[in-house]
Amino acid sequence: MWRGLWTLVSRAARGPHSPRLCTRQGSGYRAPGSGATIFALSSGQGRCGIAVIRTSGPASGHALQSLTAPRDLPPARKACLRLLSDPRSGEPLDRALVLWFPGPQSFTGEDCAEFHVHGGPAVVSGVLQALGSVPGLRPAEAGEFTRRAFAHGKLSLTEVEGLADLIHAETEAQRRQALRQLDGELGDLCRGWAETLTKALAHVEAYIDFSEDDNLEEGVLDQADSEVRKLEVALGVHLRDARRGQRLRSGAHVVVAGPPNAGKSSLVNLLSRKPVSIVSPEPGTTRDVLETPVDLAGFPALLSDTAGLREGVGPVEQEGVRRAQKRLEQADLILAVLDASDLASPASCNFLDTVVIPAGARNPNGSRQRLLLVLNKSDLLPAGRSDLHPDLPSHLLLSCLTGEGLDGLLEALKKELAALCGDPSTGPLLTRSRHQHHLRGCLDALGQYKQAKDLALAAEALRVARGHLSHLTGGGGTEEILDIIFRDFCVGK
Ligand SMILES: Nc1nc2c(ncn2[C@@H]2O[C@H](COP(=O)(O)OP(=O)(O)OP(=O)(O)O)[C@@H](O)[C@H]2O)c(=O)[nH]1
Ligand SMILES: [K+]
Ligand SMILES: [Mg+2]
Repeated sequence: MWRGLWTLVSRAARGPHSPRLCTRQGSGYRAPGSGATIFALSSGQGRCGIAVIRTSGPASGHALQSLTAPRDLPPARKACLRLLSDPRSGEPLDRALVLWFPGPQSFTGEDCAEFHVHGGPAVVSGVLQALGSVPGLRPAEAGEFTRRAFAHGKLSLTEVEGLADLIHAETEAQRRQALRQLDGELGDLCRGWAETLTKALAHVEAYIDFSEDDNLEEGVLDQADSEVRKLEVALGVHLRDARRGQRLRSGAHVVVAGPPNAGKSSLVNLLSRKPVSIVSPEPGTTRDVLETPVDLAGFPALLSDTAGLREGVGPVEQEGVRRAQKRLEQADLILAVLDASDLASPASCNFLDTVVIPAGARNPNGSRQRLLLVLNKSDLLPAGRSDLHPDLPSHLLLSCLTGEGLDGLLEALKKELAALCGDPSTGPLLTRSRHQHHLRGCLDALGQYKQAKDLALAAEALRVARGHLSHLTGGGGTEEILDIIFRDFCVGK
């Protein structure tokens, strides 16, 4: 390899046009009000065994000493038992474990203190009031600890998002995905891609600067082209997957549909383990679309109960049917329910013909509508005759009444949802539309690189592409994005 090229690689990495890639050096962004020392209850509200109160900022050490006087500061990062008392009155508040984290080796990068107190409301409010009386301390805003961690380069933007998702994760799959993002996998991936672009840029710049020079190795530009082509493929794969990561974050849309009285509402109540919908023997009970968030076999889903599909009914039910059909069009997955003891009825046949069979056919872009066919009320079938329907599309037998077949249904749902949401244990997913936006921007810029007639324009396109990757991880992150992300956080985080 030509000797000067690696100097150029590093020059391109630092170059005047290159936005600094946010690694562990600090985001270059200063958290608002960052001079103050903040404090907050960081564990959950309410009565509990132990509550954790923490502070961050330059007066943390003074605050810790004020509450534990006359003792000195404990050794760094070692839990010590101390009597806490109110610095104004000297009144004892609690005997508690305290920890001292001098910056920069702390969560926020600043001096931090932690008080692990007994979780009674009076103890917690006593310690919070005592901290409030220490000069230079004020209560923290929502997300302020994390914001400071970001400002000091302790977390990248994608890691901050991972942390927000982890706090809000309600299902196992969401937790796994958030943890991976918090571990920095998405950020690492982007940084790897950015490095590839930096190298390609170095090749192009080398060509611009030294093409007259005999020393330049053959094929320098071809090398850049091939790097860009490989990157395009990788970005394309992730973008195609993008909807999955977002579904995992916000829940797949699962729509329960079928003819009247098939037991749709009974199934929704069974899956959500609460009485969401009214169940009655009267056909046409459900009219509006009823949505409920549920954890289906470890995946988050938004489950919709809909009106039974049939014709020739009054105007209110007709409106219900129209809404049901509209919801079906938006479904990520249809849970089609039929009454196993009533398969020959016109409503059942019509539903099979208009919803179930068409879903199995491929649409123009080659994909199918995902659908699980459930034959409910299997308890009404004659004993030992559960194989009555060889000519139906593949289906599962279920009884909402006895619960028989529920495990099989959950297993099938898990498979479908894993395909829809992606498996968070196989690789980092794009969890937000912001991620998608920057990857698309990067891909567009690579398209411009390929079309550029002039090498200076080609180099500029590579810089734009790299800028998008850098923005994704928070390099040059704008206030606006930060506000949106930190708004999701709770006080104390
Ligand atoms: N035997 C039996 N009855 C069931 C089962 N599931 C539901 N049912 C009964 O079937 C009737 C209709 O149930 P729903 O859940 O209201 O049916 P639906 O499909 O929501 O009905 P609409 O909202 O009117 O379209 C009720 O009387 C339920 O108790 C089952 O597995 N076995
Ligand atoms: K009903
Ligand atoms: Mg119903």
